[in-house]
Amino acid sequence: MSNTFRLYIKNAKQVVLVCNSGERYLTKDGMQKLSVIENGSLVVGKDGLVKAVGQADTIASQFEGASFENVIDASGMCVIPGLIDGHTHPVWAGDRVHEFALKLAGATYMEVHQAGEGIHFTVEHTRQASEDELLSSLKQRLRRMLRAGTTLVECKSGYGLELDTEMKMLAVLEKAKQSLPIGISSTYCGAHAVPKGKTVAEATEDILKVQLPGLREKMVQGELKVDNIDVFCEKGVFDLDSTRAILQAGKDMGLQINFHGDELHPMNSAQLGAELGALAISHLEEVTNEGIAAMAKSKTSAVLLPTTAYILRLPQPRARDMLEAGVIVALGSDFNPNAYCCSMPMVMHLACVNMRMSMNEALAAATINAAYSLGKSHSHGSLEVNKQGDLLLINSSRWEHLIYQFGGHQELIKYVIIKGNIVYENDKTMGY
Ligand SMILES: N=CN[C@@H](CCC(=O)O)C(=O)O
Ligand SMILES: [Zn+2]
Repeated sequence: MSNTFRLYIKNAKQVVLVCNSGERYLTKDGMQKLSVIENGSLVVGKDGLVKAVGQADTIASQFEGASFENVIDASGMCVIPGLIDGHTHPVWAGDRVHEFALKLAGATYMEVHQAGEGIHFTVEHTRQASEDELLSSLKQRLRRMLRAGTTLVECKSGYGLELDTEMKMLAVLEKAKQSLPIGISSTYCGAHAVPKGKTVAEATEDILKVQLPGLREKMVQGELKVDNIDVFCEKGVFDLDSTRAILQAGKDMGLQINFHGDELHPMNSAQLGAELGALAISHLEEVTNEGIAAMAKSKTSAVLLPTTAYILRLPQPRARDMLEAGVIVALGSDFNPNAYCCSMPMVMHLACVNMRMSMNEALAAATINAAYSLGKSHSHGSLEVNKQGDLLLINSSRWEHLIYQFGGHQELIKYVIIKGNIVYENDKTMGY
């Protein structure tokens, strides 16, 4: 075996593994007691995988005589797994700052949507935008996420609502995968809204008969690699029956079910997701007790989005009830033109303050459980041997500062590392 490794991080004040026994997700007490090594070190191999993590002196003797392409002295700093953002809509043209003003003045999300604005506004601009324009703004947004510590992100289509634009958005995501180090889980979300001029039945038919077959073709040819299928299951958008038909068709194509449910009205989306074997349901502000029980039983994760409730002044998702029932709770930024937030540290802070999660629960939700929601917790979401070497160095003596210092991530995150490569180094030199 070669004695050369890609990265040696030594003498960190804390190394937060999150979990250390190959858990695929954490629930209940498991989210409260995270695995943390005080005075730890970690080694990543040339294949980008974690080779060892443990007490600093143990690792030092284990790797005596080995050579490393890069060594970081992490004295006084903390190491945590790269953050995983379980829900974003980052491919679009046409921001909605004007609409933010309307909502601040009292307009609701659905009033704006039903007036033909909201998602429809973004759809018009996204249809007109070229692939290059979309790729350029997407890359800026992904770089911003990366600087905020996100190393794997779920990214949706859904501002086309017809075959060509949906495929254009997914193609743009494919190009971003080739040119940026951040990990991307792609989601087809052609059922994000009912396009103007169509009924729900017509839109569903178009998805089932035109868009999904078109997508399948591109996947078979290797042009697109799509992981998940999504529907906005909501009163006035896609009802339960149309949602079921679309999700089932996606599942039949091999896509993981990961959809928007029970956001503004109780729709029994949670029960539907549990019945269909969904991997994840997002939002859930209006989930019922029956829905929570069904998700706990089916191991369908709840991707909670604190920015949505905050910006739209909605009731908070019932995180505590879900946690107590044993639901696998994950977090996402919901980055989109309505909720312009790229920062998982801020999302974790909001989850703690507004949804009453503890800091340990929030970190588990933004790492191992978010990885589970994307079907990637075998390779991502904790610092364990043979998992991908995705991690952050936090310039503080306890990792919790990343949540505590609201907005402080811009200074606290010293390095972002993916597969053992430094992909961002924070240079705080100001020259005065
Ligand atoms: N609720 C539906 N979809 C997005 C909002 C998308 C938009 O308004 O452009 C969400 O998750 O918050
Ligand atoms: Zn969304």
